Amino acid sequence: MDLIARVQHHFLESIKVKQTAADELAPAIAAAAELMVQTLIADGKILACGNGGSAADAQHFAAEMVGRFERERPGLPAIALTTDTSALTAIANDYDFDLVFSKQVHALGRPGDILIAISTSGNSANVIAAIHAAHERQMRIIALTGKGGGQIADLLTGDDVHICAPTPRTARTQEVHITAIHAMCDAVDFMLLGGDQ
Ligand SMILES: O=C(CO)[C@@H](O)[C@H](O)[C@H](O)[C@H](O)COP(=O)(O)O
Ligand SMILES: [Zn+2]
Repeated sequence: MDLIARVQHHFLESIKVKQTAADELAPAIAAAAELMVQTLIADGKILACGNGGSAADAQHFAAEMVGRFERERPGLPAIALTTDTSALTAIANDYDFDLVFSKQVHALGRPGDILIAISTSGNSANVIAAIHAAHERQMRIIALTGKGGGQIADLLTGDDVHICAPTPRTARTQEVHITAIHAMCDAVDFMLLGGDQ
């Protein structure tokens, strides 16, 4: 495959995976947005975490909630647990890297809040610990995973929402995740603000 064909292959593969995701994941994504609105109306907030590209997704999501997505509206309460380098380094240095998110969930999470847990493998120990902490805090989980959901799939309860990208490939999973995140932001605005925009 030459370089041009290689590039084109990425787009074509992404389109195929996203088509399957549109067919399979729309109900879970809509359910996640409904859960968010329910939480926000009850004065709850949304925490988000993940590693690497998924840390970027957690921050991207929080920015769209606190700032705005595509429409003007008051900011909505969401916090990415990946951004406070003092907390992250202190927890990793003094305790364990596996606890960088869970300690923040214990400190910031309240019953009825949501944790968005993002892991393409479904197996990152710090994301798994955050899910345990959130359940202990009586929070609901929206899990964004891939590869069948890994260990995270087995931790979720019937009150949680699982959005599992239908692909074994990390890059394609991340591409489904960011589309799901944008679709959730759009659905939240649609439910809060109404209209067809
Ligand atoms: O973006 C990528 C790969 O596309 C990487 O930075 C990736 O996010 C990192 O390897 C993560 O540590 C993977 O963790 P996870 O998604 O399996 O939980
Ligand atoms: Zn990536």
